[in-house]
Amino acid sequence: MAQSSASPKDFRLWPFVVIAAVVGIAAICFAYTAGWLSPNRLTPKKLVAGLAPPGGPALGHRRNHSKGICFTGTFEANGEGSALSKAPVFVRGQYPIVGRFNLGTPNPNAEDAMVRTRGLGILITTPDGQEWRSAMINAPIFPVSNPQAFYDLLTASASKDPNAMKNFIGANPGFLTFLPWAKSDQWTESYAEEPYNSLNSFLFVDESGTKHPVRWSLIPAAQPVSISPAELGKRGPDYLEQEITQRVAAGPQHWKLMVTVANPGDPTADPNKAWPADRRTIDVGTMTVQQIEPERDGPCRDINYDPTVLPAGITTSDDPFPAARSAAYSRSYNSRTAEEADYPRTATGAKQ
Ligand code: HEM
Repeated sequence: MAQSSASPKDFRLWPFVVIAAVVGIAAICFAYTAGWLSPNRLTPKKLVAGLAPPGGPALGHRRNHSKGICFTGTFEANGEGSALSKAPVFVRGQYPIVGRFNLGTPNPNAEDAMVRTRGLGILITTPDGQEWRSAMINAPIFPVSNPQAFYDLLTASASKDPNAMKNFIGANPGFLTFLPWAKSDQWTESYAEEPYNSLNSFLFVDESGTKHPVRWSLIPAAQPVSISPAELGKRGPDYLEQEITQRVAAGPQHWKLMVTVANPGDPTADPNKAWPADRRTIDVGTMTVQQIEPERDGPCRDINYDPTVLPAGITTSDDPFPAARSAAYSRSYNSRTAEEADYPRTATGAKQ
């Protein structure tokens, strides 16, 4: 009769073999996540490092859109969004917002007139505790089509190679469609006069489970007054923060939240491609900015405006940016909140 060759001692070793295998697989997963197995892969670490200026990041501050100012206000839903999304934030009613006006620069001390891109972060909370976080910019399209191209743009802009930008544009011709806006000297004189665009595409999910690809924009009630960067520069390096503080103290400022629905075939995975202007656009409510607060001690300081924090009824789409942004924002958030000593709150925590 054939005998099993395994002795009882061998069976006692099995648990250790299994444990070693589990630990080994976990180590490989960690190494992969850290990018050690594929040095060319784009990681959050590389993306965030790519944003840093030559002298290194401004410790304690956001690694991009570092200059900013907090506000509180409301979103008043008119109920029209509920046809597209079951998110409670679209049910007619008023919901609190904690937001932040900002400039697209890694330098918290940048002069306003040096920064073309202005941004807005908002966190809207509904009574059931769900949150909708969004970080938008005033540009009509994003300069590039995917996160790797964004990293390549950062690398080319920082390069000493005189051909770096030319080579980048050769590989990313969509960048040229961004230039007319970037180079225009028709800026506005106020954060209150800017539109803020999601640029990334998301899916609204309605009560029946049907998904609607959308982008959204906040459209200002204030009439834009155009100003050249040279003229803006004469008003002082921090004019935008001073102006919005005075303007909101004199009266609340309003924006309409407009949701644009894609037609079949519209590019949802590429924020460098605008959708045709005739797409269905729905006014879903009004954002009101009621109070400006300084960032240092304000309520937006420790918020990560991660665009993947969404209520049930809104999900990410095939757009590759939100996932890449989420990972990069988390890295930036973890760094800056661990560096509080480099950007201390005022001793009393009093409003400045
Ligand atoms: C892969 C592409 C991108 C990367 C790596 C990136 C990186 C970052 C980082 C590191 C921050 C600071 C986060 C924090 O510490 O809280 C930030 C903030 C911000 N980003 Fe991006 N970003 C990307 C794409 C975008 C896009 C497509 C938009 C707009 C459509 C955008 C708009 C903003 C805004 C408005 C803020 C400031 C939010 C706040 O006030 O906290 N970013 N970004």
